[in-house]
Amino acid sequence: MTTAIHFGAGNIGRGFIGKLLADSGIEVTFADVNQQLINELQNRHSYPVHIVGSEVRTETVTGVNAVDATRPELLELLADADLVTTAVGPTVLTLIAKTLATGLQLRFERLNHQPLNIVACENQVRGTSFLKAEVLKHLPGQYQAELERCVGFVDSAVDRIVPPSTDASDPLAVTVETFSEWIVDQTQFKGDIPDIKGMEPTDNLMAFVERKLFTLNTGHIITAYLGALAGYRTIGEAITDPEIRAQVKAAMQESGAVLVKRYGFDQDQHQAYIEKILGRFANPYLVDEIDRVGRQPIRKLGTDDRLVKPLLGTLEYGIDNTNLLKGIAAAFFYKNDADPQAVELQHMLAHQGLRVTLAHYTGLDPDSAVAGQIEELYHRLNRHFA
Ligand SMILES: NC(=O)C1=CN([C@@H]2O[C@H](COP(=O)(O)OP(=O)(O)OC[C@H]3O[C@@H](n4cnc5c(N)ncnc54)[C@H](O)[C@@H]3O)[C@@H](O)[C@H]2O)C=CC1
Ligand SMILES: O=P(O)(O)OC[C@H]1O[C@](O)(CO)[C@@H](O)[C@@H]1O
Repeated sequence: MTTAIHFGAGNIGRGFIGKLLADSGIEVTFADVNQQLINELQNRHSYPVHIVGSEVRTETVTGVNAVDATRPELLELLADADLVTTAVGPTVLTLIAKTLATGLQLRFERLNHQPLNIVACENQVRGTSFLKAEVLKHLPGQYQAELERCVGFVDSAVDRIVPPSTDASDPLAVTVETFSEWIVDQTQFKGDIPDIKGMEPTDNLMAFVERKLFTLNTGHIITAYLGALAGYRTIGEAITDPEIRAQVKAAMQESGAVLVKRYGFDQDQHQAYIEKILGRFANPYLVDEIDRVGRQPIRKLGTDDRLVKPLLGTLEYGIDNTNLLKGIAAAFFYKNDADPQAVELQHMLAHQGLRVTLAHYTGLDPDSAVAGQIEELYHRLNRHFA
C-alpha cells in the first residue's frame, strides 16, 4: 500500500489534500504540531468533510492517522514513506525542512532507494522547489546525489476555498466548497506518478500556477482589502456589494489580460473562469472571514505575489491596471492587531509614509509613475472612507 505523510492537518490538509489521498486508497498520516488535532486523529482515525455548494453533503474520511511533527516517530515514517505532501503555509516550510532532511538521511542510511515524491501544496509559486532548497541546507553533502536520484520535488498549484470550520461540535470537521483543483508538475516525479483521483499532472505548470494565483488570489485579496475598508466582515458580504464586485472583476480582467497574453489562454474561457470565481466568492454556505483572506499583507504585497506580479505584467504588456493599482492602495488600509504583518505594515506607514513603505515591501520604484498613481488612489480612498 502507498503510504503518505501529510504535513499540516489544517483546513487544506484535512479538507482537500489528505482527503484526496485517503479517497485514493493511500495510507495517510498527518504530521502536525496541534496536540488537539493529533489526539483526535489518533483516537478516531476519521473525520467529516462538509462539502457545500448548490448541494450540501458530508463525506467521511477514514483510515487516517496522525503523528506529532516534533517527535522522532515521524523520522521513522519518513524513512519508509512513498509520498510527502504539505499544507502548512509558506513560512512553515522553512521549519519542516530540517525534519525532512533528517528523515531523508535516516532513509538513505537504511539504504532505502525507493522513489519518494514530495509535493508542497501552498499558495506559493514553485513552493516545492523552495522546500527542496531548504532541505538541501540541512542534508549532509554525502547524501545529496542520492536525493537527486530518488526524491522527486514536485511543484503544484492548489485551489479549493476552505475557511476554518464553523462546526463547533467537532474539532476535526472541515467545510469545503465543491470546486477543487490540484495540478502537479509531471516532469518532476521520480518513479511512477501516483494514481490519485483529483490530482492532475501537467507539463505546463507555471501557466496553471499563475492562472490560479493571479486570478483567484488576486481577486480574493482585493475583495478582502476593499471589503475591510467598507466595513464588511466576510468575503461573502463584500463581494455582494455591487461596487466592490465590479472593481474585483475588473482587476481580475486586468491580470487576466496578462495571463492570456503570456500563456495563450482562450479569452472567452478565461472570462468564464473569472465569472466562476466570483460565484465561488459569493458561496452563501461558506463563512470566509476577511481577516483569513487578508492575512499577512506583507507577504501578499511581495514582488512575486498576487498583487504586484500581475501589475508588473500589465506594465510589461501595456495593459490597463487601474483596478490592480486600487487593490494595492487598499492593502495599506488593512489593520488587524492579531496579525504581526498588518501591525508592521501600519507602523512603517505611520512613520515613513506611503511611498517609502510601498517601495520597501513591493520592490516598486518609489519615483515611478505607478507609485505615484497608488499614492493618489490611497489618498482618494482615504477621503472616500473618512
Ligand atoms: N484554506 C484555503 O482555502 C487554502 C489554503 N491554501 C494554502 O494551504 C496552506 C495551508 O493553509 P490552511 O490549511 O488554510 O492553513 P491551516 O492554518 O488551517 O493549516 C496549517 C496547519 O499546519 C500546522 N502546522 C503549523 N506548523 C507546523 C509544523 N511545524 N509542522 C507540521 N504542521 C504544522 C498547523 O497546526 C495547522 O494545522 C497555505 O499555504 C495556504 O496558503 C491553498 C489553497 C486554499
Ligand atoms: O492562504 P493565503 O496565501 O494566506 O491566502 C488566502 C488565499 O488562499 C486561499 O485560501 C485559497 O487559495 C484563498 O481563499 C485566498 O485567496
